[in-house]
Amino acid sequence: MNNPSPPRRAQRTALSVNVNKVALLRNTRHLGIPDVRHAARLCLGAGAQGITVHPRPDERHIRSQDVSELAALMQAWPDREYNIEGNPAQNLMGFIRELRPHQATFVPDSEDQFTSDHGWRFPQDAERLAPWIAECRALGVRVSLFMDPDPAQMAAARAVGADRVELYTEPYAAAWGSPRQPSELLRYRDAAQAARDAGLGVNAGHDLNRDNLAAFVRAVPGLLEVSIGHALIADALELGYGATVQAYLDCIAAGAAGA
Ligand SMILES: CC(=O)[C@@H](O)[C@H](O)COP(=O)(O)O
Ligand SMILES: NCC(=O)COP(=O)(O)O
Repeated sequence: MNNPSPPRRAQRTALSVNVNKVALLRNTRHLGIPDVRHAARLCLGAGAQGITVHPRPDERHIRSQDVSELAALMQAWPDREYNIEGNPAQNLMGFIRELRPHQATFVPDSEDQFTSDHGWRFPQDAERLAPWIAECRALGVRVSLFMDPDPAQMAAARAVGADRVELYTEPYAAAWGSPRQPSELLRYRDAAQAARDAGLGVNAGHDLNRDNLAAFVRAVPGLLEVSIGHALIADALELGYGATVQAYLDCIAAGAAGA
């Protein structure tokens, strides 16, 4: 009898910790604390698979120097990923050209946007995105497009050259625990399926937290990465980075086990 190969473990969703909010607190004094690099080191040491930053043009939190210093730090963690988010029409491409992170996440925010609140729209955004995506890929940088969970948009995201999409999860987070939660989850599951069918990898982020994360991972199989900042850093103020990162990894594992 042939010896069947062992079942392949489903790929675990990577946790990329967004350290924007560490920088936000640091920037309220001239003392350099809390230290963004130290925070990143603690998160990586606790098992996070990546670090994310979203350097906004006004430098309200992550500054140019942070982006470079974190890129240098990531060299010491070759099995982890660095993800830089932003709008390629603003400051993002300069960072990508200089630092060549593992992933660039394109987000269609305005210069003074309070926080990200929508994804790219096709066909209207295709023409201007295409050359930036091509440039990133020529530099060896994976491109993920921040997208609303609309299945009808996914083939166009692939056609413009993206490797992945990041599903904007604030609407799910807002519906969590309400009667709308099941229908919202279906929307994300369908969008993720459409993305995978189009040949895209699927990431997700925005307002994910310890309450809503496991249900999301369970409902959206094949999720490659979640980037989490605001809630995770708030939790770390109470629990410390190590226990917090472990708690989020446990949520991902619980969601994957129930998928
Ligand atoms: C694209 C995205 O969802 C995140 O980058 C999020 O917007 C974090 O940005 P802020 O920390 O500036 O709110
Ligand atoms: N891409 C989303 C991200 O990096 C973090 O978003 P949030 O958890 O701060 O809302």
